[in-house]
Formats: sequence, structure tokens, C-alpha cells
Amino acid sequence: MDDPIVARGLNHWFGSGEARKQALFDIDLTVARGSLTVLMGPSGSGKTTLLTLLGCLRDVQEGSVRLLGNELHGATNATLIALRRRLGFIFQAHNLHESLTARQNVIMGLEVHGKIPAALAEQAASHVLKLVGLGDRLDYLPANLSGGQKQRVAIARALVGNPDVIFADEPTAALDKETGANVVALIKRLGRERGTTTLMVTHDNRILDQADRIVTIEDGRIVSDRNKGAGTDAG
Ligand SMILES: Nc1ncnc2c1ncn2[C@@H]1O[C@H](COP(=O)(O)OP(=O)(O)OP(=O)(O)O)[C@@H](O)[C@H]1O
Repeated sequence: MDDPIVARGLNHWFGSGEARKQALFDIDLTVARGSLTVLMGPSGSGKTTLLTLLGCLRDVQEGSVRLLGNELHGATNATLIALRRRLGFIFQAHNLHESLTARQNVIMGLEVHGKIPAALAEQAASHVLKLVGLGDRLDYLPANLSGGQKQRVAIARALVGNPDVIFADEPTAALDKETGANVVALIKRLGRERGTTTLMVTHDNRILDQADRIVTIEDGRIVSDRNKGAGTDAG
């Protein structure tokens, strides 16, 4: 099977004219199916820019990104929309709907898949909320949840649609030790059992220990690529 993420000669700029600044330089990266890859590096090094480019949240300006077999450079809107349905995003700003309960927020993660019978959607949402340790908070509103609990709702929402690829930006920052470990264990299990591929920006040591691979970016360039598991290789 094709590698789910293949970037070649990826360059990216922000701004225009005199203010134009290059954020990524000639990035080559191949990510193996089912692996957990961590992106790390100093603030401003380009981690989020790379994550959002690979996750089709930003247009590719120069170079190639093949995501799940589809070229993103010049891709049509229809292709991008279809692809996004196969992705799960966990970002720090959890963007939960304040008027919806935890379970209803997670059900929102299924809506991109079209109409799903309500009972089935509720069952799926309850199941993932239990997996992230919120089985006793299904009907709570975000206002009545802690920061870490809200983050877990956002994680459940990203996972409920069985994404092929998960893109995560510091997903465990607001979590206590045990919950953070549980979330990573869940991501690892999805990788093993379903071949879910995860690319994650983090400095969390608990995750670095568990990662298959650690890619370090500095000043928009990959400066180190450490393969801890088998089967993955630098692009
Ligand atoms: N929308 C933008 N407009 C202009 N410059 C930007 C924009 N987004 C990012 N940059 C610049 O691109 C570079 C890379 O930023 P990026 O957010 O990818 O870094 P990062 O490694 O994710 O940083 P952090 O760890 O602080 O989140 C930085 O110099 C940043 O200032």
C-alpha cells in the first residue's frame, strides 16, 4: 500500500513583496501507514505550517504533497473536501460548540460523513468518549468541563469518524499524566489495529517515548529524523 503522506521539495512562503518570508525549505518527508510520527523544533521553526500543509488546511505553493494517494498541489476543491473526510484534526484551540453537550460535539465529527442514523451516531460518540475516559460526562456542556476534559472531547471528535490520518498539534498539553498516556495508548492502538497514521507536533516527553519516529525542524528545514520503530524511513 502507498505511504499515506509523501512530501517532496516542499517550499512555503508567507507575506508578499518586501515582507515575503520563506517558512519551509525543500521538505522531503515520507510517513508510513500506521505509524506515530512526532514533529518537534523551536517556536517559529515551521511545524504548524508543515502540519497544516500536509493536512490540506493550506494551499501547497511549491513542491508536491501526496496525501492518501492524492496530489494536493493544484488539487480541486472536490478532492480536498473528499480527503478531509478521511482526516482527523486535534488542535489546541478545541473549538467545541458551547451549546452542545460532549456527546453532541463528538457527533459533529461524524457529520462530514453525511446522514448517519441518530442512534448509531450516539452509540459511536459514546464509545469514543468512554475510550478517552469521559464515559461519565457524556451529557455535560463544555462550560462544565475542565480544560483537559474539553481537550479529550476534541480528541474523541477527531477519532469518531475512523480517520485514516490524524493531524495533531500539542494534543496532550492540557492533560494530566495518566490521561495523556491513555490518549497516546489509544492512538498507538488505532495505528496497530486500523493502520491509522498520526502526525503530531509535540514536546511532550511521554509521547516522544512512544513515537515511532521523531522529525526535528529548525528554521524551516528538517535537521534530524530519528526512526525508533521499524518500517519507516526519511523521504
Ligand atoms: N499566517 C502567517 N503569516 C505570516 N507569517 C507566518 C504565518 N504563520 C506562520 N508564519 C511564520 O512562519 C514561521 C513558521 O511558523 P509556524 O507557526 O509554522 O512555527 P511553529 O514551529 O509551529 O511555531 P510554534 O511552536 O510557536 O507554534 C514563523 O516565522 C512564523 O512567524
